[in-house]
Amino acid sequence: MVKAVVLGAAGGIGQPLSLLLKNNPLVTSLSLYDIVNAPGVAVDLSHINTPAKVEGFLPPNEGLKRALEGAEVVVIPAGVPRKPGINAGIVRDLATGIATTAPKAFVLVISNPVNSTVPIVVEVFKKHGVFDPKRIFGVTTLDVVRASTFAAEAVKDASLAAKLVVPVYGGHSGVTILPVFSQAKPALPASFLENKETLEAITHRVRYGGDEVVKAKDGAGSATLSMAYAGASFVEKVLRAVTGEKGVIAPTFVYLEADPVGGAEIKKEIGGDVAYFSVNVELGPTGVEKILPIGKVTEYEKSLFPGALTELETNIKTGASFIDGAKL
Ligand SMILES: NC(=O)c1ccc[n+]([C@@H]2O[C@H](COP(=O)([O-])OP(=O)(O)OC[C@H]3O[C@@H](n4cnc5c(N)ncnc54)[C@H](O)[C@@H]3O)[C@@H](O)[C@H]2O)c1
Ligand SMILES: O=C(O)C[C@H](O)C(=O)O
Repeated sequence: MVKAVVLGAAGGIGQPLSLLLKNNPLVTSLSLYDIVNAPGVAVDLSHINTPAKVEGFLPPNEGLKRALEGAEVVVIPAGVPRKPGINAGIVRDLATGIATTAPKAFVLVISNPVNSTVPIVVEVFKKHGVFDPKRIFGVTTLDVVRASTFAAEAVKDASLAAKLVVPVYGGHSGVTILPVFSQAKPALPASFLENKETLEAITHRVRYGGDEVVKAKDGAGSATLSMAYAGASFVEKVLRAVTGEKGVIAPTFVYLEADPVGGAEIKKEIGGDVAYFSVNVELGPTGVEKILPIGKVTEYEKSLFPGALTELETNIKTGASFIDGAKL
């Protein structure tokens, strides 16, 4: 029995993500909120014969508040692709709504730039005195999906596509994205892992996968369907944890100051003092139960970490300072 809410549900990501959530048997109630078209999307989805009861809300008549009442999982794909300034304000306002109406919900942030929008949500929650670092997540699943897909392609093994998992650490933009092919499961062949040229090319492709889609769509938006797939697979893990399953592991961009769950260990491993990092976490009914260590990486992979840390620090500061002193 879980109420899930999608904020920005009528958008390019919001619609297919809502469809996938309507199809998820763990969701019993699905609220869709957007500044446009949410009731239409909700009525359309409500004709699908799965258990979730779907409702759509627009801003008038306290629509955001009504959408969020009783929410346990809130996903935010609201915003405008590649407009960080606009998204900052949108995410701040939606986070304010969650902090006041559903402060205990798991909050999953898709809106870009994730490296800055997650700190915005955290600062809003802090201002409202309801911050729990274990329940706020940046959605970086698409990077793992891309790294796994591209690696299966590169080793020309189609049978690997559905089962290969390549961990990706760091953040969700450019050089902050750190794919670690040496930790792939099942392991990739040595001929792939020892070829620096191939590794550099594929690392670049994962880091700039978003550009590949934007270019192919010729100005008509960024990744939506692959993002909805990635987002729904992360939500599925959260739902399993919320409904009591133990030992669910997921990659996500989280607050590291949340010790004793393992943030300090990550800082030691990465050799930097960033407040957030994308890592694998173990989820439980109350949120992050444990941040898992990164573990062994190759010299090449290690050489990418310092650049990521510098950029991440700036991105995080930009997000947090957007809220500093702001009246909410
Ligand atoms: N985390 C990731 O891996 C990832 C991947 C792809 C895209 N994104 C980001 O996701 C966001 C959405 O992308 P999209 O392609 O779906 O964009 P889109 O423009 O198609 O849809 C965004 C939706 O948000 C709605 N919206 C705008 N302001 C709102 C508000 N104040 N409250 C509620 N809804 C509001 C719009 O009406 C629209 O329906 C962008 O910021 C994009 O960069 C993130
Ligand atoms: O690149 C974008 O603008 C969208 C997203 O972050 C992506 O990785 O595809």
